[in-house]
Amino acid sequence: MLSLPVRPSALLPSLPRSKSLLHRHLLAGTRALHSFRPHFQTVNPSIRKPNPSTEKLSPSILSLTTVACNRYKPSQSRQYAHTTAMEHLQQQVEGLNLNAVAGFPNCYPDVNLLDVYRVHLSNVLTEITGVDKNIIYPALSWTQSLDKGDLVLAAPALRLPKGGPKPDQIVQEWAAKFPENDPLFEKPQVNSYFMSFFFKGVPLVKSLLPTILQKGAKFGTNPSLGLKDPRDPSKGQKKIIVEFSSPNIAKPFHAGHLRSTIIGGFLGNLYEGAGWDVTRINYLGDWGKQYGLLALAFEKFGDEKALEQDPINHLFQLYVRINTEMTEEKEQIAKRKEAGEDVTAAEANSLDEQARRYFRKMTDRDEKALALWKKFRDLSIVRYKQTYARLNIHFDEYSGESQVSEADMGDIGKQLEEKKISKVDNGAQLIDFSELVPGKEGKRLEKPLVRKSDGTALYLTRDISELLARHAKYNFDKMIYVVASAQDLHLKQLFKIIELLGHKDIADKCQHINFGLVLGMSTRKGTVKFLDDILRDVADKMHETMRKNEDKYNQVENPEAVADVLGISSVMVQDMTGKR
Ligand SMILES: NC(=[NH2+])NCCC[C@H](N)C(=O)O
Repeated sequence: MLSLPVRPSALLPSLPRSKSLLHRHLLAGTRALHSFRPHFQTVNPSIRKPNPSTEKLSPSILSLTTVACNRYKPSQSRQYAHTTAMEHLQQQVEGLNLNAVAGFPNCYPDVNLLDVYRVHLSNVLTEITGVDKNIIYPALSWTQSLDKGDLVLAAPALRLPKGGPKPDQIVQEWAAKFPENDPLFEKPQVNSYFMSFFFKGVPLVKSLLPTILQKGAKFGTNPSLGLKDPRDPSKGQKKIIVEFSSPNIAKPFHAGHLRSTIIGGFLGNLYEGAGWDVTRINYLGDWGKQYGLLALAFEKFGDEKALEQDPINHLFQLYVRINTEMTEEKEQIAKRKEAGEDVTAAEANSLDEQARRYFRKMTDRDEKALALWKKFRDLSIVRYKQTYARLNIHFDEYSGESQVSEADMGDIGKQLEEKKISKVDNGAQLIDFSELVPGKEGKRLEKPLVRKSDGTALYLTRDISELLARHAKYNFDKMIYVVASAQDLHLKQLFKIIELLGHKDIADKCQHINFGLVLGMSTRKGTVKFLDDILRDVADKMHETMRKNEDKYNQVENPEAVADVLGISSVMVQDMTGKR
């Protein structure tokens, strides 16, 4: 994976504006560092296990933070302009052993202070052990938990000559030889053949804080990781598309969309921090017969004003209402049919049939039909944008199923036929993977339709076209789809079809980042939750919790706003704490 820290700012919805805010953020940041090991190895034993109930940090960290904040003035920050992380450390700490800094693989001392720590330690250990530092450096690993130290070395990883002392014995000898007054490390602790190293707190904090202050939001980023050719920056950055969130207009924004939003937002930041050129795409569900049905509903019982004011909820209400009517109508027709009545006229005029006709007008680019649909889409996007902004998330492109060109899909349909990837079955075009891909995999990929017998394209057809169009437009080096695991099969089919069409190179650049759904977010009976409702609920819950401590509560200037920010942050943090 990428060796770069996650920006604590990714978690904090706003950047510090005042000194005291900055102060608080640094404290929060220090605490947040604990969750981002191994990238940030935090140090002072007193802050190893933060205690959220007392919210106390060690006095030394507090005073250092205060000193740093007091010193922080824009004019002074310029003085750091070209200081690298390594130079900060050199300024603060005497006696570092930083020979051969550049020689190690995956070592970025300019931006990652902790890589300087590893270099120093490798050099010290080379002198003690006589082992080549190029063997030691990669053998120094992060620990599973902070009680095991900040870095750990397993003696057998050093490929010691056979016949010498046993590894558990030799680490004892090495530990004894470790300098008493090393500037960065405490004396190592030994357990079997492991040596655990603990950072000394003060030098780290002393050089970390100026680095953070100098870099601001850029702290923790490593632009060189995203270069096409690290030796030749003029070749430019690697390009990545992250497609995420992708809700469906007029349908609920459910937990799956929320997780996709959080994970996708995070991945976008991560790649940006690693120097990639990131394009964030929201691929809306905004096409299909159901949007014909929605338009009918609006014509029947829609309300312009309500639509302008709250498009997402209004469209959803219309959608629910028309669906109920449609279901009732279907039942009635079925009953009449059973009773032997002629229902031909009723069927031809049913809501279902009207919706199909309306959608047909849309695919035929009928202006009036498209204008209404476009209004729904545009108003919904305005609202989505407001809500995403609260989560500190933005998109570079609002694409969607509707944006896929019918002509392109027709083209691809032909190619599939010519290349004998698809076949016609009862007038429909389908892909029988069991005939194309050998073994179990072929069976597992099933037999998806790419064209219905009435000539309409499907979700999968649109995805095939969209993927190729995105490649033509962006020529990406990588594309990530952040979609719930319920769509594992769909994305496997998609990537396989792209490969069968002769684009294995493109298929190999695509990755499905899937996730399971976490339940447990309360849904009030009978009401569906939109993202806004979820965020309001968590803010209410936070407010309730804050109120429990009256003393503290009275000190908070704007409790509603604080509860809102805390609520949003908690939703994000809770999603990020577990492994995906
Ligand atoms: N390219 C894709 N198919 N992305 C996922 C879209 C998710 C879809 N709108 C849904 O809510 O289920």
